[in-house]
Amino acid sequence: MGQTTKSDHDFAALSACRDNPTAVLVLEDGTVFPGIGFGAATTNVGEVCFNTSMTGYQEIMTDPSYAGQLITFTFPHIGNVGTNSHDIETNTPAALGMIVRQPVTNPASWRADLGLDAWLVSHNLPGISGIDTRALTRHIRDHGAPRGVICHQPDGHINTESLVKMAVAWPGLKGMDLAIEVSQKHTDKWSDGSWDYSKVAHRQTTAKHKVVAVDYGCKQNILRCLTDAGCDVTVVPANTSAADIMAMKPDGVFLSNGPGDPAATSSYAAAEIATLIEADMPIFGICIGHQLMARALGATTFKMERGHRGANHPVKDLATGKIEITSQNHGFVVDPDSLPDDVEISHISLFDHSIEGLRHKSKPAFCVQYHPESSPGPHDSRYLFERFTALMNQGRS
Ligand SMILES: NC(=O)CC[C@H](N)C(=O)O
Repeated sequence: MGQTTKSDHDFAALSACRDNPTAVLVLEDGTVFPGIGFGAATTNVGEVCFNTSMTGYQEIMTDPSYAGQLITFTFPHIGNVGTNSHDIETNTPAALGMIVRQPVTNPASWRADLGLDAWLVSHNLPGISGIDTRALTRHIRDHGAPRGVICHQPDGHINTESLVKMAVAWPGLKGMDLAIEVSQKHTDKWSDGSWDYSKVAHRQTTAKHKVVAVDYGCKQNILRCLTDAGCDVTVVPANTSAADIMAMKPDGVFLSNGPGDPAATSSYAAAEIATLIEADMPIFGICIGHQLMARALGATTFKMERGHRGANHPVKDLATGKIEITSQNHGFVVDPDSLPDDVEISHISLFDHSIEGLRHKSKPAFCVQYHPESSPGPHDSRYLFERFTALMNQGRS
């Protein structure tokens, strides 16, 4: 008899779960994935997407842009380093649940405060393991991101038919304004720089630029990067008017990332952004901030057949010819055929040649579809924060 290895135990657990699942993932087309439940014993419905990052599951789960979504992790070992209070992008996760291959083990990291299982319980979020995430990812790649349900029921009493009905009844992300839901409701100062682990404290910088950050669902690491770049940051709600922003006399305005359909959010945001651009305000937008800036300038956006979610997406800077490896999370994109003459494409995706960055030809405004603040990385695109401060310096000269 050979020795029993950990993976033998995993396979035993996986085949047991096929007979007695304690959780299921159900898709709108009736596909059922039985698995092992972890996290909170609850049921959530949303869009099932996948992320190919090998690290950063806590940052991904707390990125507000995942509101309305159940996230499949294609990397098989998720949860190994547990969770902590530093690697978060917002205090309350907006994602609705996680789908993973291997059962989550106890954390092995000096930085862990809590295991992933307990952390999900503390946020009332369900998880399902034992899923063939390759098959699920191929399904999403071939058919688009479906509506689905994770149901974690420890006693195993699961009615898949009613779960399929629940998935079908969910309206889907198209047309949904979720930014207004995750945005902070009050104006607040932000003053933390990025983490300095030699001191386990935030880095200190002297602020030179007064920046108003419009919160459509902002990741905290963007605010830390702006602070590191010498910005004195005030965060305002998604529906703040251009007049109120200009009354604060900022040197520049930052348009944050955020969840949902940019077409829905632009119903109130686009006119305000257009006013700021017209007033020659230096502007930097990321992700939904990029999509909203494009819409403010007259372009349109549409839902992609395959969203971009991962930490290894190659992007080309068309001005320099340099390639950046980027972190991404978006399901909508700016339509290149809709761009007005005064806007040029600055960056493109080398995966599908979609628009990854735009620049106004005569106004101090630029934006990127990807995430230059990306945490845990890669850090190739951090130069964009300096590009923003340079733009604000020019405004002063
Ligand atoms: N990260 C983001 O800001 C995402 C933008 C938008 N919700 C999309 O999916 O395309």
